[in-house]
Amino acid sequence: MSSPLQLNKNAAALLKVDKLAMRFGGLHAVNGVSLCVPEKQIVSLIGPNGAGKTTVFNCLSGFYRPTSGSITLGNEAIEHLSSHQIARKGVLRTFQNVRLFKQMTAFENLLVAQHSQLNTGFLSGLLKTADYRQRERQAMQQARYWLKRMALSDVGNREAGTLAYGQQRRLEIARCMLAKPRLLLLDEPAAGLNPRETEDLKALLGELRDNDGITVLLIEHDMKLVMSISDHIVVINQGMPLAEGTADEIRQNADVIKAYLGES
Ligand SMILES: Nc1ncnc2c1ncn2[C@@H]1O[C@H](COP(=O)(O)OP(=O)(O)OP(=O)(O)O)[C@@H](O)[C@H]1O
Repeated sequence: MSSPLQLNKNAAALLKVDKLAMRFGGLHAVNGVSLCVPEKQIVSLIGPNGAGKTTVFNCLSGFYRPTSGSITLGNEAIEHLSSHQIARKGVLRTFQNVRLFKQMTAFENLLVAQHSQLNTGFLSGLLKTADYRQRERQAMQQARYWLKRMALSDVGNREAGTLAYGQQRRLEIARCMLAKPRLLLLDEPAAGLNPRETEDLKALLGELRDNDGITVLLIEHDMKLVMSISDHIVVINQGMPLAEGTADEIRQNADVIKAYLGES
């Protein structure tokens, strides 16, 4: 299939990606991918190895400037913005390989995540003004709250690098949550998790959507997780759109089955 998929014009989209393309020299890593992420939903982006999923994320989060196409957050075009500017607009991401401050405790990682909110100026920090102390208290409260929500209270004082992999993944998501995301981009959050940890992750994602109203775009190879948690699934292959629909539609799609079988 070569033509880009049509956007669902009826959905109240938080994120709209239209005909996105990213070329590296002669390689079309992404070529005409369109997708739409409605508010408070979980949309999954799947595809065989090398399909272009992470490249799409790198474009969405400003790590790459797309060769062409548009990315709209709310009503605002963001495809030309830097990664810092996009993060400030509330698009937060995790990476395939966990990126934490491994020598710091879990709690300290969550304090560092609030650094920009704490940063009230050199002098107020030095003099520990009432305002600074109040912000510091709030930051500690928030860190404790998210440790609890992520079932990490017991390991809050342990160095992040010594935590079980599933705990590190949850800590990374907590760090994003502290920045009050409008959109969470999760790149293979179940990679390296055991079945029990994957079940916990599934429950957590459902909770973030249903109780916290968080909007998620998920890249994931664990099909059981994708099929059970996604409101909508977009499939790409060799940089191009292949299919989109509900889990049932994707499960039965002949093009998708062929693309995945071709991989094994
Ligand atoms: N910075 C880069 N320079 C050159 N080629 C790149 C670059 N980043 C990605 N590619 C190529 O683009 C294609 C898509 O890669 P990408 O990592 O986006 O795929 P993916 O779907 O995320 O794969 P996986 O599921 O294996 O993580 C691959 O052929 C990859 O080698």
